[in-house]
Amino acid sequence: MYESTMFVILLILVPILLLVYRRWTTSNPHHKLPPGPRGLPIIGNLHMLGTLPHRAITELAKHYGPIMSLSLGSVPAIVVSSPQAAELFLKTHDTVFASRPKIQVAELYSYGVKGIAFTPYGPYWRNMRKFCTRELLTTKVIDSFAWMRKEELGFFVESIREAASSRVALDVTKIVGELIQDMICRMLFGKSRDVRFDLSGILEEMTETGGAFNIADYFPFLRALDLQGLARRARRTSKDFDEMLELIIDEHEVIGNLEEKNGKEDFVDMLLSLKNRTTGTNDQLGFTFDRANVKAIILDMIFGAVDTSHTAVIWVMSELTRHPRVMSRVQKELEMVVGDNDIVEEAHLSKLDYLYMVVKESLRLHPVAPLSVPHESTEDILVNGYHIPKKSRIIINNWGLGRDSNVWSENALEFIPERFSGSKIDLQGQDFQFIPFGSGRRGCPGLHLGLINIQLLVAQMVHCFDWDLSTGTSPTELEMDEKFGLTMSRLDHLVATPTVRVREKHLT
Ligand code: HEM
Repeated sequence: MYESTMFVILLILVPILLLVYRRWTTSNPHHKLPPGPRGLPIIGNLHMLGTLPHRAITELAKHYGPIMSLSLGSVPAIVVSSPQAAELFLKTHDTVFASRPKIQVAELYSYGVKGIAFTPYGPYWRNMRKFCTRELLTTKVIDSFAWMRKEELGFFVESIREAASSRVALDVTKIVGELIQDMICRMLFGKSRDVRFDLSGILEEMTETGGAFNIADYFPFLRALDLQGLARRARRTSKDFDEMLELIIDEHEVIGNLEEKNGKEDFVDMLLSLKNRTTGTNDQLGFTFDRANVKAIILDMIFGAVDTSHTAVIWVMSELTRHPRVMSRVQKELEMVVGDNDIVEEAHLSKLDYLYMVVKESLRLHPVAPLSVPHESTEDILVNGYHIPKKSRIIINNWGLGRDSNVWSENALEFIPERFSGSKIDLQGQDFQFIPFGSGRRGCPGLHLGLINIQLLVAQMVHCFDWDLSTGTSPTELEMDEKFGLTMSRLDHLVATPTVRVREKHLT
């Protein structure tokens, strides 16, 4: 009884206090918030976002400008939608905007934010990130797994060849997802598929609960109630994931003591060799690297790598299927660089200039993270004359940036890879009109691996095979509807029938 009375009082009080605060901040000339649409009591602008928030937000930004404020429940949010504004938030004032908001489900999955992706800005995050970028995700380490990716790709091509010989339509979304998961698991654990665990099921549940709209993240005072049961589901899935990791780590500890791995260490081996080593010699706050850190980093790597690379490959394949002219140019380039009868090697990738333009064009129109990963401001700050309050959620509108006709010209919505020909615009985070991997302190540390995954898989798939849509569907009729979530994937799976292009003996 007492609890429900308190709940009603809170429900009335919180919006009133928020309203008073907002009035005060907007009436004080030193506290002028960026413009934004008027919201409803309690929910603010949440009702305006719909099922495809990136599209709704981009429409609103056209009206309210490149720095727009929204109220998402009780959370103040700032949407950034122009290259100039993105530079202000991600470069000029990067330190103030480099934190992450509290996200209930992410906290549950990441061992209480012990990894990097959802950890607030500070010495702990800096140490962990430095450790990941210097010890795990370096070009040297990633390239040392090229032999493994080649092997997995060989199995993949072989299985497609079998389907091609009987003209069977393939669920491209499904088989590419399995391949990427196998590649990442081999890099992390030394094994592609382990029948003892349902890793696909675990990742699916993590993506679903992590990508769901969670009331608790917008009305933190409702957290404990777990109205949608998302926290309960996340706890269960987190337990399954933890049991799997515990077993894998135990096995690595035993095997690690028994035999030398001959330079074929996986990420768990590398992480275990660092366990109990105190890091942070340059920072005042060092910490002991323990088992929970190992598990939290593994989670970041799986979560950061699998769904992102998968989603990106499927968008590129969809665009190529829809644009036979572009597909044919990519295949011609592959014939010239790789030869008409060979497997694509990672060494070929730097010579495939047109393929790189295709990948960029696809990421421009279909950024894997259309609203990036939210940042949070750590102090009150004035940006471009606007007051940005401490603890605002910063939303970088990657989707809107990629489709802005002021930046990309009138044909911004068309798929034309040639727009990157002779252009200096790259995706490394220096060109703020195009930041599919983010930029600045929080920019993606897995960019090198992500790009290899996308380029290698697409190159191999279109070099060895032609891909036809089911009978009766012309390329231009392929649906390109989106599904919003942690990553923005196609709504429908891509289904296509492969036909062999290169001679069989070279495919095995
Ligand atoms: C197509 C591939 C990928 C894309 C498009 C992508 C994109 C992104 C984006 C947009 C962010 C957020 C940047 C920000 O907050 O400003 C991010 C962060 C991150 N990514 Fe990636 N990513 C990809 C692949 C990978 C891979 C392969 C890994 C690891 C093996 C990875 C690990 C991470 C981590 C750990 C973070 C969090 C960084 C932090 O908070 O400090 N990503 N990624």
